[in-house]
Amino acid sequence: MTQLLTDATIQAQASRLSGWTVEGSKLQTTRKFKDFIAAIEFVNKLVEPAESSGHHPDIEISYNKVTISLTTHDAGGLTQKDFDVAQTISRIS
Ligand SMILES: C[C@H](O)[C@H](O)[C@H]1CNC2=NC(N)=NC(=O)C2=N1
Repeated sequence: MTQLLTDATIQAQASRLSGWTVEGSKLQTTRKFKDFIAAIEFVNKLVEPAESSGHHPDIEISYNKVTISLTTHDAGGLTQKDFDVAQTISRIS
């Protein structure tokens, strides 16, 4: 199982990730698009990296806004996997 990160490591890694915040045991970001279709197109682009990394974001869609939460369910909190997937998602437009 992937190891939980310490609070200090979480803060250090979060400070290097633009647009993401730590909310309890989750890493979270919200992206806004021009409409629902654009939001869905973005969500579709998350499928391949999630599957290939074996790590899956929680996704909430509200019309043109997509909120992505990352946590490692198996470990019960934030691990390096969450930050790695967040970096990958940050590069997707
Ligand atoms: C067996 C499988 O790899 C695991 O259950 C994976 C699947 N995707 C996952 N995704 C997330 N976000 N957290 C997990 O703990 C997790 N576990």
